[in-house]
Amino acid sequence: MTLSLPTDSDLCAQLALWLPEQRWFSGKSLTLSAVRLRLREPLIDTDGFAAEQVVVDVEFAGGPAQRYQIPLAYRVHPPEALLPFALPELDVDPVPGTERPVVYDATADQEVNDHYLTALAEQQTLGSITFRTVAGSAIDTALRSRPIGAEQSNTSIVYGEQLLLKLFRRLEPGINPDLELHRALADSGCEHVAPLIGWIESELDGEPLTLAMVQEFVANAADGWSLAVNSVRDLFVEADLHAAEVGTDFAGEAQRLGEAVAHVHADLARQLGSTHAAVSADTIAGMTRRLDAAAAIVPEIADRRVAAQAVFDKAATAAPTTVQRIHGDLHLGQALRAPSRWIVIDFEGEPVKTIAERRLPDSPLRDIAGMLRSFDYAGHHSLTDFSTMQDSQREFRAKEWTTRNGSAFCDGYASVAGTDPRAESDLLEAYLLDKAIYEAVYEVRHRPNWLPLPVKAITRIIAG
Ligand SMILES: Nc1ncnc2c1ncn2[C@@H]1O[C@H](COP(=O)(O)OP(=O)(O)O)[C@@H](O)[C@H]1O
Ligand SMILES: O=P(O)(O)O[C@H]1O[C@H](CO)[C@@H](O[C@H]2O[C@H](CO)[C@@H](O)[C@H](O)[C@H]2O)[C@H](O)[C@H]1O
Repeated sequence: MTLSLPTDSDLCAQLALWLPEQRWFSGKSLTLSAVRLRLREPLIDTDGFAAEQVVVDVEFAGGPAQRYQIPLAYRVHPPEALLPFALPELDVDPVPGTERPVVYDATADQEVNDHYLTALAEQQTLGSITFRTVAGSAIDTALRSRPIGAEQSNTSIVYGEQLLLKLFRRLEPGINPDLELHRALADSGCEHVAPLIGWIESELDGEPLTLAMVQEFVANAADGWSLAVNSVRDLFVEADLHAAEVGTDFAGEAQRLGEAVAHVHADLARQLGSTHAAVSADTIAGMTRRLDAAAAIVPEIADRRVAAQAVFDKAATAAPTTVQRIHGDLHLGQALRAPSRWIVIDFEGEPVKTIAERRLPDSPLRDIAGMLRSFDYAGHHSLTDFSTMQDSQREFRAKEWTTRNGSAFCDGYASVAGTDPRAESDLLEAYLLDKAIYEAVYEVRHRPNWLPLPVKAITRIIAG
């Protein structure tokens, strides 16, 4: 049976209707004005079944365009389980003698996902798309695929609980930092990341385009956020015990996590270089820009703008510090506790920054501040009313838990790095404040009832 695949313009019209409904589409609050095809590469073309690797630029009224990867598959009678992934149909007649198939998100189709594995194992080149594996890694094409259930900014597929393929949805020109840093860490033999197996890349406008990354799947792992939250919950249940006395005390894990992060930083510095210099004017200017932008969105920040700027100005005169490639968006959800060690994942950096910005060297203190903020979140998020903190006993215990685990994390970091991040207190405070300001904007946009959490931190930091 010959399939009549949609024309480029029909496909763009279908995508314009479908994209705003997707979890990973970050243009939901903008008015979409056009979808333009940038890449449409056949992946599979058999009797009655086809798949394509598609990249589009999405344009918006009065805003910059965004680029997305959308693997698409085509079947005339797809199994019912695939129908929720279908694009809206257009009322177009098929070419005589052909059948018009249903178009759907190919990442939901096991046959397409199996095909990725074969293409990787054979290091295929399909038009402008190349499938690559790290020297020495063998791929078992018999592994069965399943999509990972989590709500994510990208789409991940697990193969036989052994491999994880992460398809990047939002694309930008240039190598994706997640791949770049995993490659550097693989070269250094770092034990605290999931080993890199391969990647899928293309080229557009003369620039590389990272489409996907394949890593070992860390089986039987728990993520740091869930472990930390369990520990806090148990502390709240045991009204008479201190954090150190509860069975799920997290401090040992926090210390080991600090050690793991220090190893990752040391390996990144060894592989990609580091410098020791005065705090750069660009760093402080970046913090100020973020503060000004946040003040326009969050009134609680506008009220504290002058005091916040003073924290950044103080950091500008801090002693020389180390600058190198870092994780860039570190929090407890980016750490997996594998049976034998902590594994740090998702080196893409902060989603609000461009890839060029995320690839700039920065202070390791940014990552440390990210994790310390996460301990603050874990300690306080379950208090029922953030704004009044009615339960002063719980508030006291949340603070105790946060301080205990933040200290343990820094102790662990210092034991490996040889320098204690707390010694650079002015700069660390500035990174903590910068992160809390970022979080306030994030919460306003995504979880408004969590806003008091970063706002309380901002208030605390500026009070000194
Ligand atoms: N190598 C891995 N092994 C096991 N699970 C993983 C691995 N990498 C990621 N995950 C799981 O997938 C989730 C999303 O991964 P992440 O890299 O943060 O994707 P995204 O950028 O889409 O948020 C993580 O929270 C974790 O549960
Ligand atoms: O999804 P990403 O990993 O890119 O991160 C974004 O979402 C995070 C929330 O899921 C957000 O993190 C904030 O909330 C966490 C608890 O849910 C907390 O552990 C973090 O410390 C806090 O920053 C993150 O900021 C945002 O970029």
